[in-house]
Amino acid sequence: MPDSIGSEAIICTGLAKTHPGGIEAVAPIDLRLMAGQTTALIGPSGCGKSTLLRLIAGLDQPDAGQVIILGMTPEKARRRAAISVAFQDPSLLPWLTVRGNLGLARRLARQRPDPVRTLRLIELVGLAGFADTRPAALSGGMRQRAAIARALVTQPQVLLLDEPFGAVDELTRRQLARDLPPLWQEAGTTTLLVTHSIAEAVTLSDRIIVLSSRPARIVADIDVPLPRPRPADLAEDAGFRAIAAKALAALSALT
Ligand SMILES: Nc1ncnc2c1ncn2[C@@H]1O[C@H](COP(=O)(O)OP(=O)(O)OP(=O)(O)O)[C@@H](O)[C@H]1O
Repeated sequence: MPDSIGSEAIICTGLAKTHPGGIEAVAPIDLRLMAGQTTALIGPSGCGKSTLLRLIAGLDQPDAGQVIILGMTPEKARRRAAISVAFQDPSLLPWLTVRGNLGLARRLARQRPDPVRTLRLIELVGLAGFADTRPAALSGGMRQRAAIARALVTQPQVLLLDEPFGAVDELTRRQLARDLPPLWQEAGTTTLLVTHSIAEAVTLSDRIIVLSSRPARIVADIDVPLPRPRPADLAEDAGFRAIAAKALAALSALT
């Protein structure tokens, strides 16, 4: 386990963003995420979840407030390959194969090639047999999974995922929900993910942050103290149901 466990990996202070046209997406938000934890962000469609994630990733600039990741600005953390992102649009390079895209991510992070890890990740996201396929020949869900593997291949300390399973079929979603968290735990990765699924949020995370309608504010902060590894039939568990009910109540209170 990395030394950073027990400390705060992501600190957002007074973070706010209004998009062009006066669209207030994120109201001032204060958020502190512990290293090694997985947090799910849920909220109504269009409430500002992606905007918040992009601000944390340093891909958008806030109008107010700041983000500190592992003691650095998001830009510096990205330059050091301490953060990886996998967003809804997988943005794989079309002229490279899946393996090539993962290899490039390592080169850009100034890391030596690691063919064994690369192939293990490609297999883990269910793309065994497609390592040498280019993105154009993959389905949307397969491209998303390739993007998840690419985000993990550099072994980032912080992983930001925006609806990573959005285009992925139900069975594969379940497999990913089973196989990815142990990987994050093993590496002590701090993961922040946006999802529309309460069940996915409870299954994957240690904490669920519920955001209000636009502009996003934190309306509930729910602990998910369910033991890991989490079984495939977790949804049958009374603890799971109680947490899911809390998240649903927080979302329902918004309407
Ligand atoms: N670059 C932009 N320029 C102008 N408006 C934007 C921009 N990006 C997002 N918005 C607007 O900001 C609001 C929040 O968008 P955002 O994508 O952050 O929401 P979201 O909660 O992730 O949505 P969804 O759940 O539907 O993916 C929306 O009204 C959206 O139209």
